[in-house]
Amino acid sequence: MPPAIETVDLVKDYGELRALQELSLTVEKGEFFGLLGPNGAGKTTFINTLVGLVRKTDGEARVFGADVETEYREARDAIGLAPQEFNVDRFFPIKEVLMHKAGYHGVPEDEASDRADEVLKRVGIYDKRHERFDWLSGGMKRRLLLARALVTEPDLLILDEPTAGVDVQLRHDLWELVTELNDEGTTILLTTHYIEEAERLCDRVAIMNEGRKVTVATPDELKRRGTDTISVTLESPPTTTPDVGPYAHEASVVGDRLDVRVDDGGSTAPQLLNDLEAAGHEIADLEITRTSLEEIFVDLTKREDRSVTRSDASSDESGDAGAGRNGESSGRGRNESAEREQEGIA
Ligand SMILES: Nc1ncnc2c1ncn2[C@@H]1O[C@H](COP(=O)(O)OP(=O)(O)OP(=O)(O)O)[C@@H](O)[C@H]1O
Repeated sequence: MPPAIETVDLVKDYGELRALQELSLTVEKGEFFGLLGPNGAGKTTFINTLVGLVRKTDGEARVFGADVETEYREARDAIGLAPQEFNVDRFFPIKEVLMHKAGYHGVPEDEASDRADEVLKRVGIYDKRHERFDWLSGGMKRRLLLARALVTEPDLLILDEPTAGVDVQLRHDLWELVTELNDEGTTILLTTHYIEEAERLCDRVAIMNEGRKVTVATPDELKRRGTDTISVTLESPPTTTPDVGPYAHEASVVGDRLDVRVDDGGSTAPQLLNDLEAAGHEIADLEITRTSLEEIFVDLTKREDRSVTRSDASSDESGDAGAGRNGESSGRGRNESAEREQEGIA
């Protein structure tokens, strides 16, 4: 069985800017996979390449074994995309929006109607089915994007920051729903800025920075790469930083508190206390804190010089930069253009 997503040395240039740099990534069928990275890391570009909204510059990209360019139809039919931006036809009742989408993917009208009802119920906005997109609240709009992604019954669901700007209740509803879908066998690719979301939902995460893959790991593995800080409150503030053993990565004094960074706080604390007592310090209190996933993430994606460019920019792609945030013109056939229009990406 081919992986749900497989890219090999994928490159995307927007004019002089190299947005994806030889990105090789594999997402297995059935996985819940997170794509994390700071603004501009290339997450949306990666997704848009998979769904055919952005034309790759080099490398390979396949969805369930189908090449995203030469076997576009097959690849695209397998994917349900809930994009970051609201790109829905505003003039039709939302149920019709969903029926158009299903129809475009070859679903007969009766079945499209049933499926539209079903997904609207599933995301909790069935009672709004006759309303137009503009009349929905922000949270309902997010739900609709998910419904539209689901109406084609995709094997791969791609969610580009699905919980950006939504309230806590909706965030939890969405988490529950996507967990259910994943349990039912749908492969999920999620981009998010909420580390807690990735930690809670994802089997594995890839951290991207400046178009490159920094690491791929389970959230637990990532956390194990962090360090602990043992904070020891001393009875009398030390005048200099006490000498501690080689187990310490660094030690610093803040008032009457000594902070010591170590790999494993639990097993190191007794030794540290012994060393401090032997040096004549009296201990008043002790606390161990673990580096959060968020701190590890920040550490892994520290901003480097963002001047990564390609040296051989060719003039035929120079129009990319003007193509807008969601895609670009690529000279595809009428059907593809129709879908872009339907998704609001003309
Ligand atoms: N159509 C475009 N034309 C020119 N440059 C683009 C285009 N789309 C994206 N970029 C640039 O490519 C880089 C990657 O952008 P991308 O939107 O893929 O990042 P991202 O990780 O999704 O960011 P965010 O978290 O802010 O959504 C950025 O420097 C961005 O400015």
